Amino acid sequence: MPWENVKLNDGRSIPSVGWGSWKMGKGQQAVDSTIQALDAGFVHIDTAQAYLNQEEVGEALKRANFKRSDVFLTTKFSGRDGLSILDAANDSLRKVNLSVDYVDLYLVHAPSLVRPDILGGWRQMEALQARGIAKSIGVSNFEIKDLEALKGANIVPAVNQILLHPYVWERQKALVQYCQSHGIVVEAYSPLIPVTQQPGGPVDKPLADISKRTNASFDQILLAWARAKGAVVVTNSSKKSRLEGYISAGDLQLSDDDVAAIDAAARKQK
Ligand SMILES: NC(=O)C1=CN([C@@H]2O[C@H](COP(=O)(O)OP(=O)(O)OC[C@H]3O[C@@H](n4cnc5c(N)ncnc54)[C@H](O)[C@@H]3O)[C@@H](O)[C@H]2O)C=CC1
Ligand SMILES: O=CCc1c[nH]c2ccccc12
Repeated sequence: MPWENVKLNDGRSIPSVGWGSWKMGKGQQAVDSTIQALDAGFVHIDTAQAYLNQEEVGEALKRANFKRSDVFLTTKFSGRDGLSILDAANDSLRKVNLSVDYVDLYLVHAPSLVRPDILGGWRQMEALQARGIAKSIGVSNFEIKDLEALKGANIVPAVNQILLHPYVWERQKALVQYCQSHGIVVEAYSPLIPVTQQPGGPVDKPLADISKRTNASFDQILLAWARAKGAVVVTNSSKKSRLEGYISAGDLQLSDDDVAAIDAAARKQK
């Protein structure tokens, strides 16, 4: 089963695997990395004001000669340069400079950027959607209390992009369940932390067992784990072979027992 599209609460849909431009640097290197991700099969690109490479992402999309409607582009309001949400979104559009002037998804990068008036900030996001600048709008790093602050809004966020991997499942699962029960798609960022920043931990054992049985790499199993939790995943690499591995992880489906074994092992992490 390849990576499918997931329906959003506004009727649009989002590809369930995305490539993010965080830490991809600037200049030619960032353009080349983005083109490489597109060549590997990613059609969902995640960037942000804070990543300082929105121009490069736009340049790559132009060079790769993609039809605008065939790529799903997310960017985020990260509170840089003292710009309002509306000005920041327009600045992002100018930077990515695509032939059709919209982003597919615009996110508030973190609740701290719109506190204390979270609802007021969200109303600016609603205005962006009404103007067609963003087809869909959502949030990132919002906790349940932040989402509750949006109760009076006209539009429910389409997405909440959050940290999600096995070692944070216990602390994030109530948030994931809240989002899913309110029609908010969860996007998992940094899904590979168990191999990148916490290798040698207790989930390595079930990952090794599943890898032996399926021939999948640890990376692929972690992406499949996040998908099994109902999340869209956003990952990254500058290595083409890894990117191709992430795309082919769309064919890996974990059993309930596999997911339970990973969750049980993750609970042993100190
Ligand atoms: N909304 C937010 O606050 C955040 C959003 N993001 C988004 O998510 C995207 C992905 O985030 P990451 O933390 O980079 O995700 P990730 O957990 O997928 O890590 C990707 C990194 O892991 C490395 N890697 C993959 N397999 C490895 C292995 N077997 N051994 C060692 N290293 C390996 C890759 O080369 C790459 O550098 C970002 O580019 C950004 O778009 C990321 C962090 C925060
Ligand atoms: O998205 C990755 C981490 C990050 C970098 N800059 C900001 C600003 C606001 C929230 C998160 C981040």
